[in-house]
Amino acid sequence: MTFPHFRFRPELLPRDDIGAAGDLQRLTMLTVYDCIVSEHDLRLVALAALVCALASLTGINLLHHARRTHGRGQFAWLAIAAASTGFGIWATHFIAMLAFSPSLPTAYNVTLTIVSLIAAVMLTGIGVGTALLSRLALAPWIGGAVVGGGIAVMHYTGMAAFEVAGIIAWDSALVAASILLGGLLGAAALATTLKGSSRGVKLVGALLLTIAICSHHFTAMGAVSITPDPSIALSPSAIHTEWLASGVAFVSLSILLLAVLALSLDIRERRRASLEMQRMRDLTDAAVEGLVLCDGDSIVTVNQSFARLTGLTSEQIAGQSLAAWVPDSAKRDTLFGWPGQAVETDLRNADGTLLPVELIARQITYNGTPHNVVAFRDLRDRRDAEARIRYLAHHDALTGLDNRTSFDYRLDREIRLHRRTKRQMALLCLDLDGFKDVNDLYGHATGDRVLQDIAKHLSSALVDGQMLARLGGDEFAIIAPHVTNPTQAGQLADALLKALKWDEEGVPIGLVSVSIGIALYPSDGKDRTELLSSADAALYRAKTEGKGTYRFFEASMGAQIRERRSIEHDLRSAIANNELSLAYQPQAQVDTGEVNGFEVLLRWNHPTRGSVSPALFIPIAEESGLILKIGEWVMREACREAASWKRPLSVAVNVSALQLTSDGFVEFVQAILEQTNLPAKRLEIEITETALIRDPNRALLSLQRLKEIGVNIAMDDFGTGYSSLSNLRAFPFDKIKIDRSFIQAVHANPQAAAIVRAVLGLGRGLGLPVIAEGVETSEELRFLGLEGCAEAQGYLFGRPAPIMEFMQLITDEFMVQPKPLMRAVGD
Ligand SMILES: Nc1nc2c(ncn2[C@@H]2O[C@H](COP(=O)(O)O[C@H]3[C@@H](O)[C@H](n4cnc5c(=O)[nH]c(N)nc54)O[C@@H]3COP(=O)(O)O)[C@@H](O)[C@H]2O)c(=O)[nH]1
Repeated sequence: MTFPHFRFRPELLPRDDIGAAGDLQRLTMLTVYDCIVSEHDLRLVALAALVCALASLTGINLLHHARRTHGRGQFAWLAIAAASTGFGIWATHFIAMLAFSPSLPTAYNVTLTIVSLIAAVMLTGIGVGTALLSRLALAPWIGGAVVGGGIAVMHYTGMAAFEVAGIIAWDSALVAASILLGGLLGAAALATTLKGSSRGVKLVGALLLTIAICSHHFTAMGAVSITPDPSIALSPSAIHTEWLASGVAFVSLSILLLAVLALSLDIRERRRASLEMQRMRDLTDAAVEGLVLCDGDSIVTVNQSFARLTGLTSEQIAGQSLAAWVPDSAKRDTLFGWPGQAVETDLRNADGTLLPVELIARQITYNGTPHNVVAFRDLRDRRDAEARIRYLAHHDALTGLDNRTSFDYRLDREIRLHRRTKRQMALLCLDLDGFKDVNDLYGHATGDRVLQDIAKHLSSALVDGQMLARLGGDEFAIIAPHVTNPTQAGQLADALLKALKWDEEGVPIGLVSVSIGIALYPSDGKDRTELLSSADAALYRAKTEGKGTYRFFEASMGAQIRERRSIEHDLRSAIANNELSLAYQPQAQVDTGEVNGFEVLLRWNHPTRGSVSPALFIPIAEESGLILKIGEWVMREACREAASWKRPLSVAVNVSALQLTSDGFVEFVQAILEQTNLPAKRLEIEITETALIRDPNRALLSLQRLKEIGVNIAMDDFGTGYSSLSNLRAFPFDKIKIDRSFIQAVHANPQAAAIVRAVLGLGRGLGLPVIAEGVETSEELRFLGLEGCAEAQGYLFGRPAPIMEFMQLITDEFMVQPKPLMRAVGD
C-alpha cells in the first residue's frame, strides 16, 4: 500500500516502527506542496482562487463604499464588506480542501467548521473597521494585519475541523510563515487600497488580499503532514465532504450576490462621481477666479480661469506641482498653514511673467481624501486701480500736474532742506487772467483744453528740480529750489510768460494771459503759509496792475491784503450797524429833460473810514458772497422807497451775477414787489454782460421769469465787455445802457463817437431803447440828441444823492433842465 500524497514524517512514527518506516520514506511521503501541484484537483484549485479573487474584489469595493458613507450606513456597509471577505476566506479554504484528495477518508467537524466561518467574518470585520474608523496613522496597516490574523484563525480552526484517518503533524516554521504571510499581505492590501479611491488602488488592494488568503492557505497546507492510521475512525457527526461542498457552494453564491451588489454600487458611485465632477467643473469654469485642486503639492485639476492666467490648458497643468506656479515657498506655507486666510503673492505664468495674485486655500474632501482647493484672484486690475488712486491723490486729473497735496508736501520738504543749508529759493504763484471768460464764451471743453495747454507750455519753461503744480481752478504754483535771487526769479517768470505766447486755436490771442506773484524764501516767508501768502499778495498786485505780468512780493502788499480782509470783515456787519444807504441818480429824456426814473446806487458810510466807494467794496462783496445779503437789502429798500413816490417813476437796481443766478432770486423779487406794492413794470434791473455769460442758462431762465412777472431788464455798461449782438438777441432786454467811458470821450475820440452811433443803431435795429450814462456836459447831451439817443443819466442831470434831494421830482411834474441842476451828495 502506498500513500503517494503525504510527506513521510519519521519523527511522528512510534519509535519501534522507525526502521520499517525508513523504507516507506522514499516512496510514500510527499510534501503538501507536491500534493497541490500534482495531486490536487486543479479545477477546484482554480475555482478556489477565483472565488477568493471575487470575494477580495467585492470586499475591497464594499470597503470603499463604506468609506464614502457616513453615520449608521457606514457600519452596515462595513458589516457587509466583512461578511463578503470573511465568506471569501472561508469558501477559498474549503474549496481548496475539497480539491485536496489525501486518498483517505475525510470529514469535517460541524461546530468547528461553523466557528471557522464566524471567526473569519468577525476578525475581518474588526480589521476593516479598524482600518477605516481609527484615526491612527497606521490604522490601515493594523486593520489589514487583523484581517490577515482572521485568515489564519479561520484556516487553523478549519483545519481543526478537518478529520482524517491518519495522524496530522505540523511544521511549525511553515505555520509561522503562513501566519506572517497572511498578516503582512493583509496589512499591505488594506493600506494600499485606502490610499486612494481609483480603480487602480482597488485592484491592487484586491490582488494583495487574494494573495494573502491563497499564500496563507497553501503555505499552511505545506506545514501539514498526515500519517495514515487506519485505526483512527471519523466521528459519525462529522460532515461528509459532499455536504461541505453544498455549504461551500451556498457561501460562494452569497459571495457572487454580494459581488453583484458591490459592482452595481461601484458603477452607480462612479456615475454619480463623474456627474458631480462634470457639474463641479462647469461650476468652477464659470468662476471668475482661478481654482486649483491640489493633492498635497500636486495639482489634480484646474478651472478655465486659472488656465487662462497661466497661459496653458487645464490638461497641461494637471499633475504639475503648485510650486511651479507659486514660486514663493514661504507664501505657500502660509497659504496651507492658515486655510481661509488671504495671501498676496506672485503667480509665474507660462512665459515667466509674474502676475500679482491673492490666494485663499480651503480643505475639502475629494474622492474620500483631503485635498486643498486654492482660489487665485488676479490682482492686476486692483493694483492698477490702487496705482491710479495713488496717482490721483497726488496729481491733478486734468493736467497731470502735481496737485495741492503734493505741492504742500514738496514745499514743506524744500523749506526744511533750505533752512538746513541756509540757501534761498523762489515760490511763484500763477493765476490765469480772463480764464472765466474763456469758459463762459467757449465752453468748458475749450477751458479744459486751455488749462492743459497752459500746463504743457509752463512745464516746457521749467528746468530739472522745479515743480509745477495746479492748486485748483486756474491757479498754478512753481517751486524753484535753485532760484536763489530776484534776478533769477524774474528770468524764470519772463520765460514762463514767453512760453505762454502761443496761438490757441479757437481762443483769441491775448484773451488768456497769466499773472505771476513771486516770493523768496526765507526773506518773504519762513514757512509754507507765510511764503504762499506773500506770493499770493504779489500775484494780486500783478493782476491789479495790468495782468499778463509778474510782481515780486513787497512788505507793503501784506498790508493791502490785510486791508481787504478788514473791509470784508466790516462789511459783514454793515447792514446790522445801519452803515449802508442808497443814493438815487435821475434818468431823464434827452429831448425834454423829463425825469423817467432813478438808478439806485449803494453807499457805505464806514464808522472810521467814512464813505467807502462801491467800486472798492462791491467787488469784495461779490468775491465773498456778501453781495447776496446786501443785494436783498438794496432791492427791498429801493422798492419800498419807489412805492412811496407820488409819481410812478421807474427805479433801476444793479444786480450782480451771483444774485441773478442764485436760487430763489425771482421768487424773492416777486415777494418784495408784493410786500411793497410796487408795480413790477416800475422796477428795472441792470445786468452787466459779464454777469450773463458766467452761467448763461440760469441767467436766461431768471431773466425770462422776471420778464414774465413784468420787471424791465437793462443791459448795463454796454460796450465794455463782449458787446455781443447774440447776447442782446438771446436775452430778453428792454434797454441798452451805453457805458460812460464812451460818452465822456465822444468829442475827443472819433472811435468812441462811432461806437456810440453803432450802439444807438443797434438799439434801433433791435427795437431797444438806449440810455447813455455818465453825461456830464451839454455838448455830450447835444451829441446824443443829434444821434437820436432818447434817454440819459449823468452829473449833468444830477449826481447820485439821497432821495430827499429829489423830493420835488418824485412829488411834482418837473422837468430836469439839461444842466447840473442839483448838487451831488455822497458821490
Ligand atoms: N451790484 C451792485 N452794484 C452796485 C450797487 N451800487 C453801485 N454799484 C456798482 O458799483 C460801481 C460803482 O458805483 P458808483 O461809485 O456809485 O458809480 C456810479 C455813479 O456814481 C457813476 N456815475 C453816474 N454818473 C456819472 C457821471 O456823470 N460821471 C462819472 N464820472 N460817474 C458817474 O457811475 C456809476 C454807475 O454805474 P452803473 O451801475 O454802471 O450805471 C458801479 O459799477 C455800480 O454799478 C448795488 O447796489 N449793487
